Amino acid sequence: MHDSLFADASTRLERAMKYVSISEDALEYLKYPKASLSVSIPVRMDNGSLKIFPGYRVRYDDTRGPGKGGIRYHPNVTLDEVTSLAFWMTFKCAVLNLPFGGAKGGVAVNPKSLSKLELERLSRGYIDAIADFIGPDVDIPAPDVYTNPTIMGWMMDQYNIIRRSLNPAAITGKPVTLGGSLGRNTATGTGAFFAIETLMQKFDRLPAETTVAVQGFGNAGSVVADLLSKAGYKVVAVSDSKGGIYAKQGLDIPSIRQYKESNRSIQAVYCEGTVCNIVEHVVITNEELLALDVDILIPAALENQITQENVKDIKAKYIFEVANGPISSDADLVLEERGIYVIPDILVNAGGVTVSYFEWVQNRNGLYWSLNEVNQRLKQKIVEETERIWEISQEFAISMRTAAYVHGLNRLGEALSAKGTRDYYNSQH
Ligand SMILES: NC(=O)C1=CN([C@@H]2O[C@H](COP(=O)(O)OP(=O)(O)OC[C@H]3O[C@@H](n4cnc5c(N)ncnc54)[C@H](OP(=O)(O)O)[C@@H]3O)[C@@H](O)[C@H]2O)C=CC1
Ligand SMILES: O=C(O)CCC(=O)C(=O)O
Repeated sequence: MHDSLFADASTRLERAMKYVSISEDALEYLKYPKASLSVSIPVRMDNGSLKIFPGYRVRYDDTRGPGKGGIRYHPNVTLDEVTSLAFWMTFKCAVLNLPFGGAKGGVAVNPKSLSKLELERLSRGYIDAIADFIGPDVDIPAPDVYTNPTIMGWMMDQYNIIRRSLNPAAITGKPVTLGGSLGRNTATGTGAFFAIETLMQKFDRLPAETTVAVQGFGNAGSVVADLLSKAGYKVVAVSDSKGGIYAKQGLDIPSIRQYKESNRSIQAVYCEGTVCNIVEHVVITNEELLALDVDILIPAALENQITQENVKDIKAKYIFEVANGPISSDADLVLEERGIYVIPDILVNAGGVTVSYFEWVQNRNGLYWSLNEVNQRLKQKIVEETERIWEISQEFAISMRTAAYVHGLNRLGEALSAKGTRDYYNSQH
């Protein structure tokens, strides 16, 4: 693994290069982020003191359209991490053929330590600091780890106050009442479910005979766990930041979601109405969850969970990356050698940005879609691109990750070439 997450992420590009014929110039452009903004956000705390939080927004590439990507609130956020996340967004949007480039933002903060009012002041302060860097035709933020529709609502409101106009398409993942799309809040897990279903059919795997472990039980992880268990898969383990639970017979995911909602922690429960009883289970650590002997492992939390350190312990047959960057590039090679299928983040978790695109389209048209229409369109896109990446991986005998980068690189290369020769910084694009 490289010292820098971005250097590690970039190696995936290098592995895909030999399977594409795009210009040297295009490749050179794609090695660097187009623009990076670092800000200091002053926040008046409830006790009257002033705290300054470091924040970032990186626009990696906008050749195919405005930058697009979420905003993360986490104590470990750095410019290097945000750059990597913006790089992945660039390829994700190309893989899904969305008319967007890649961007990402973040604030180094532990949001769990803030009151609701402090959180609102921080969110508005972040938009004050980056307002000139974003916009519905330039760069469009959305939720990521520890941000949510409420925070997106505050951010959009702050953007509107600054611009003195209503700009619903400036931020996606908003509350539905403020112009958010139906289905955005469940889109990441739902898209992952469609990708899993598409590939499990190819591997002739029946849900009832397929065990699953999910690391991370937030917006992405809890939804995919729920959909898999409803489809008959046996979800035997889940975890959050405090650790995990395992039950050989399978867990009742809707009950665990209900419990997590009211208690902010996971517990192996079975609920009838509001009464929840603890069922037989084993308490495990996140490390133990990753090493479980399951068919499908779903990392749905943070980066670098599977590295050279623990890759030898992995026993799953298929890993679906719902988190961004959960596997380091050297661990990737070991998994490939061991015949473990890794289905990459830039495909598996693309449901979120796909429905963000639908939200942006609806905001611009002023015509809103039913949940059914959103999910139908999402399914069509995820299935189509999963099939295409599968074909590329078969054609060149390469991993699904390299195939996804080949697919994205071809689209990005085509767009960069179509724009013609340019060696200047165009601040409008
Ligand atoms: N939200 C979205 O639309 C998208 C998200 N993603 C990616 O999915 C991943 C999860 O994001 P999302 O679900 O939105 O985030 P959330 O904030 O909704 O949930 C994060 C979950 O991860 C858990 N977690 C945090 N740290 C750890 C840790 N060290 N070990 C195990 N679990 C941990 C949290 O635990 P706790 O509840 O205890 O805090 C929580 O359950 C990220 O990689 C994100 O970039 C990708 C595409 C879109
Ligand atoms: O919905 C979006 O625009 C971006 C979601 C995101 O941050 C991601 O896909 O990692």
